[in-house]
Amino acid sequence: MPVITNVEDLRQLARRKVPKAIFEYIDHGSYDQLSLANNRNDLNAIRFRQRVMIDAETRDLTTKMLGEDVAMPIAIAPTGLTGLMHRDGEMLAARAAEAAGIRMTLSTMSICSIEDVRSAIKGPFWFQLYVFKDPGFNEQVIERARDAGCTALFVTVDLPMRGQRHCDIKNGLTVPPRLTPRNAFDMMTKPAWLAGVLLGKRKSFGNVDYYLGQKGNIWAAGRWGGDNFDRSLSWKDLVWIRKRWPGKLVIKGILDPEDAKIAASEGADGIVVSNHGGRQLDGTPGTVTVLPRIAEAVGDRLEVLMDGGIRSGQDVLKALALGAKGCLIGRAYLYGLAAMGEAGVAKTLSLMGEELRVAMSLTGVKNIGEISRDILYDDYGDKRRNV
Ligand SMILES: Cc1cc2nc3c(=O)[nH]c(=O)nc-3n(C[C@H](O)[C@H](O)[C@H](O)COP(=O)(O)O)c2cc1C
Ligand SMILES: CCCCCCC(=O)C(=O)O
Repeated sequence: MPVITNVEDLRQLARRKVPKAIFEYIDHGSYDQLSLANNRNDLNAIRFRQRVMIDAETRDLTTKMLGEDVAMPIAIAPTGLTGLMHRDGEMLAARAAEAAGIRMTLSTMSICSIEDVRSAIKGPFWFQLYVFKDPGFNEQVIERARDAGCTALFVTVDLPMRGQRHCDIKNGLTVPPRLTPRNAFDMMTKPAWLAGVLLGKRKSFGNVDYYLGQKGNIWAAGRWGGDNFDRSLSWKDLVWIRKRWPGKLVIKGILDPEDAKIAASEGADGIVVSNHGGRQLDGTPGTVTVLPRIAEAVGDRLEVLMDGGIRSGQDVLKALALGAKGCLIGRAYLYGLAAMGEAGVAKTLSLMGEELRVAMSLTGVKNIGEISRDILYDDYGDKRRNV
C-alpha cells in the first residue's frame, strides 16, 4: 500500500483502481475545462498571513452547518453514480462521514437509494434534488427523503441541461454505453472493481428505479433520468418544493450575487456557491472568486456554503475567510472512495481536518468563529471584487 499524505495521493491511487471511463468521469470537467481549472487556480492564488507566537496548543474545528453541530466545516457534496466508483459507494461514504462527525449529501442520481443510505447510518444526512419534468417523481423523492429523516434538501439549479464532458463520450460512458475492445480490456485489468461493481448486485439508479418500479436496469433508468431533467425550472418551482419540504432548503449552483439575493427573498435557508465542480457552464470564474461578493450581498439572510476545487484543509480555511460557513467536497472524497472504499473517504476527511487544524494554528486562529479576512493578505478581497 503506498504512503498517502494528501488528496493527490488518493487521486493517483484511484486512477489505478477504477476503469479509465470511471476515473475520468470523476476527474474531468465540461468542454475546455476552464471552470475546472479556475476553481483550483483561484484558490492557489490566495495568500495567507502567517502569525507567530500565538499559543498553537489547541484548535477547535467544531462548528454548525445549517444549524447542525458538525466536527469540522466540511460536508460531502452530492455526486451522481457514486456506487459505480465502489460497490455500495454512497453507503460507505455516509458511514465515513458519520464517523467523522460531518454530513453527507446524497444525490438524486445515486446508485444506492435513499433507503439504502438510511439503513447504513443512524444519524442525519442531507438529500440533493434534481427537479424532473415528472412532478410525481419530485413529490415521491421529496417524501422519501423526509421519511428517511433527511434534515436538509439541496435543490441543484445549475443543470437544466447537461454541459458536455468530452471524456464521457470518448470513453463510451453514454446511454446506452459503448463497449469497445479497449474499454472491455481496461475493465478486465481492474478485477476488484469488476467483481465489486460490475458483477456485484447493486447496479441501478436507486431512486429512479424505485420510482419506475424496476430493479437493476441501470441504462433504462439512466436514459429516463437523462431525458427528464426539467429544463423549465424557475423560481416559481421553489414555492412548490417549499410547501413539501419542512426542513432546511438550500439552493445549489449559485454564482451571481443577484441570484443569491433572489434565493434569500424566496425563502431559501442557504445556498451553495458552486459551478458544479467545473462540469457545467465552462468559462466561469473559480467559485472562491465570486464567493466574497455573494457573501456580502446576502449578509446573514441565509447561510453561504461553497464548493469547487477544495482539496485540502488550507483550501477550506481560505473559503471560510472569504465568507463561507462551510465547504462541500466532491472529487476529494470520490478519489478516496475509488481508491480505498470507506477507508479512503475516512482518509480524505482525516487529512483535510488535520490540514485545517495546522493552517488555523499557523494563521493564529483558535476556532472557526475567529476565521476572517484578516488571515489573508489585504489586497486579495479588493482585487477579486473587480472580477
Ligand atoms: C462525479 C461527480 C458527480 C456529481 N454529481 C452531482 C449530482 O448528482 N448532483 C449535484 O448537485 N452535483 C453533482 N456534482 C457536483 C458536486 O456536488 C460539487 O458541486 C463539485 O464536485 C464540487 O467540486 P469539486 O469536485 O472540485 O469538489 C458532481 C460532481 C462530480 C465530480
Ligand atoms: C443521467 C445521469 C446524470 C447524472 C448527473 C450527475 C451529475 O450531476 C454530474 O455532474 O455528473
